[in-house]
Parts: sequence; structure tokens; C-alpha cells
Amino acid sequence: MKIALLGYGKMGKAIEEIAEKRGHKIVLKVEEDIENYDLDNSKIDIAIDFSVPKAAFKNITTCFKQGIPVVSGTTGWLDHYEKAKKVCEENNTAFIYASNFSLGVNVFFELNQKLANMMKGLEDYSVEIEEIHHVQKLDAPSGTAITLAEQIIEKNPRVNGWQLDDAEKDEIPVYAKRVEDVPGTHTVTYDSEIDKIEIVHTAKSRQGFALGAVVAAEYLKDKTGIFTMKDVLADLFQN
Ligand SMILES: NC(=O)c1ccc[n+]([C@@H]2O[C@H](COP(=O)([O-])OP(=O)(O)OC[C@H]3O[C@@H](n4cnc5c(N)ncnc54)[C@H](O)[C@@H]3O)[C@@H](O)[C@H]2O)c1
Ligand SMILES: O=C(O)C1=N[C@H](C(=O)O)CCC1
Repeated sequence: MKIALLGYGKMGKAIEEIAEKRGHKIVLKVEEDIENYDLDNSKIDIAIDFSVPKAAFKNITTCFKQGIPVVSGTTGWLDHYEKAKKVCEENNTAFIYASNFSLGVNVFFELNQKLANMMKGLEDYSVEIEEIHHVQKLDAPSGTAITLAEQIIEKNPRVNGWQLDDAEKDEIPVYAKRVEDVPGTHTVTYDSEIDKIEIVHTAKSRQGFALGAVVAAEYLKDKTGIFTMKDVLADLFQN
């Protein structure tokens, strides 16, 4: 595949390495306002966006308007997600957004949903989420922590929302810690007077995120519509 990288920071570089190992070619690297680049859809099969929250929506929708499908992992811009989907559909192209492309985290998401379902009737337990990331991270809490919180809210009718730090009784407190070079650690804790249940995912590097994004791009190429990592994993496990 001929890939355009939207964002060439830590993730852009990790994706380049894995994409080239899998036989793909990086044909464009967008590092500033996307209007300064030539987005010729005859030279680009797919764009992979790991940029910054304030640029993501424009990056993604500019590609859609050129008929270029997009895999996006940028976090912190999701207020505009529904609008981005609309632009994708209007231009008859394809889109996958995931707060976390790591295959391990997507297994962790499944586990989180199952655990939330089991815990919903156990009123003695409170639930909280902690995420730890490197100090350069621009957004808090992480997109992954928000996905974990939304999954719990969907399963448990006693939980009505989430808050960074100080939460009401019916909300999930989400704690965001910033520690030097940590690639990403997420913990969901259920606590009672009697005991504590914790599930933890610890990324050891950015390789998992990058591999997942390239696998998602391979899945999305030549498709039309809006997809999620659930579709990618279902396809992967079927083959
Ligand atoms: N979904 C996932 O699996 C996953 C995994 C890791 C990181 N992320 C997210 O991906 C994003 C990037 O992470 P990172 O660690 O590579 O950050 P980074 O800061 O290392 O890289 C971001 C890059 O975007 C560039 N940039 C600035 N303005 C731009 C613009 N207008 N267009 C394109 N690029 C522009 C910056 O120069 C920088 O090089 C963050 O939002 C992060 O939360 C998601
Ligand atoms: O390094 C980051 O930034 C990460 N961002 C994603 C998030 O916000 O959840 C995924 C983990 C790494």
C-alpha cells in the first residue's frame, strides 16, 4: 500500500518502521497544516493519522474530500467524530478510528466489558480507572481511559458518567498520571471493604499501537464505510 502519514512524531515513526517491514511504502509525511501538501489520491491508497488533537479533524476530513480512506489514532478530538463520519460517508470513502490500536488493549476492552457486566449487581464495590503516560502527552485522560469508562457506563445502570479526578458518587473517577517515558498503562479497579479486583494493561513500547494501526489500514483499503477495531479483529481471527 502507498501510505500517507498524517503526523510524523513518535507514532508516525513507529508506524513507518512496521509498515515498511510489511512491504508498504510511505509516500507522504504531513507534519504541519495539511493544505500545504499535495494530496493526490492516485498516489495514496490510505492515510494514517497520529497527529495532534487540534489538527486531527481537518487532516482526516481533507483526506476524505480527496477520496482517501483514513485510519486515525489521534486522541482528544472526539467531539467532532460524528461530523467526521458524515464527511466520510458524503465522499463515499472509509474510516476507522480507535482510541487504542493495540491488539492486546482490544482484548482488554473485551475483558473490561465482561467484568463490568459481572460487577453491575455488586453494589458494595466502587470502580475507578487510572492511566499512566509519558510527560509529552497533550490530552488527559487518555482516549483509552475514556473508552474503558464509556464501556462500564454502558453496562452498569448505577454509573452515570466519568470525571477526571473528583467524581460524584454515581460517576467513575479517572486518574491521569504523567511519568517520564511510560508508553501507556491502564488499570480498572473495583474496590470494597472486603477485597479489590484489578485488571491492568501495560504497553511495553509503541510497537503494539503501530502494528494495530497498520493491520487496520490493510483491512480498510478498498472498503467503503465506517469500521471499528472490532471489525478488524473479527476479520483477523476468521482468517
Ligand atoms: N490510538 C492509539 O493506539 C494511539 C497510540 C499512541 C498514541 N496515540 C495518539 O496519537 C497522537 C500522536 O501521538 P505521538 O505520541 O506520535 O505524538 P507526537 O507528539 O510524538 O507526534 C505528533 C506529531 O504531529 C505533528 N503535527 C503537528 N501539527 C500537525 C498537523 N497540523 N498535521 C500533522 N501533523 C502535525 C507534530 O509535529 C508531531 O510530530 C496523540 O493524540 C496520541 O494520544 C494513539
Ligand atoms: O502515547 C499516547 O499519547 C497514547 N495515546 C492513546 C490514548 O490516549 O489512549 C493510546 C495510548 C498511548
